Amino acid sequence: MDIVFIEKIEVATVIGVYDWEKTISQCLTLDLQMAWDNRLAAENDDISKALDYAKVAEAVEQFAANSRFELVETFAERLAALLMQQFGIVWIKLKVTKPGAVATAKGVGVEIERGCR
Ligand SMILES: Nc1nc2c(c(=O)[nH]1)N=C([C@H](O)[C@@H](O)CO)CN2
Repeated sequence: MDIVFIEKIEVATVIGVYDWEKTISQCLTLDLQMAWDNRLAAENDDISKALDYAKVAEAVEQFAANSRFELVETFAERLAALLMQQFGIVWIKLKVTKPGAVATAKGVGVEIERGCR
């Protein structure tokens, strides 16, 4: 299977376990790898056969804007499930980074892999 990827997309969302985090919007950085057979799209030079990364990015931004979770784990799990269902993705690897959450680290977060390649 081939991969369609989106690197370091920055989204705003309400996320965090502490009370002060529930009243503000914070930035998350996401890296996505999605399995897709690119041959049909390439053969016909046809976007309708491709996994349109612009449409995926739009869905990611919309999901983040409308979600409110405590854990990055929950954010990752729900987003992965949504994208797999909405776009017919059979395998996804998703890294969610919360920059600045730990003062001494550049970023912290989770990486999950769901489905089969
Ligand atoms: N495994 C996790 N640990 C922590 C999370 C999380 O989402 N997953 N969240 C926090 C706080 O919200 C923190 O990011 C605030 O700075 C702490 N640990």
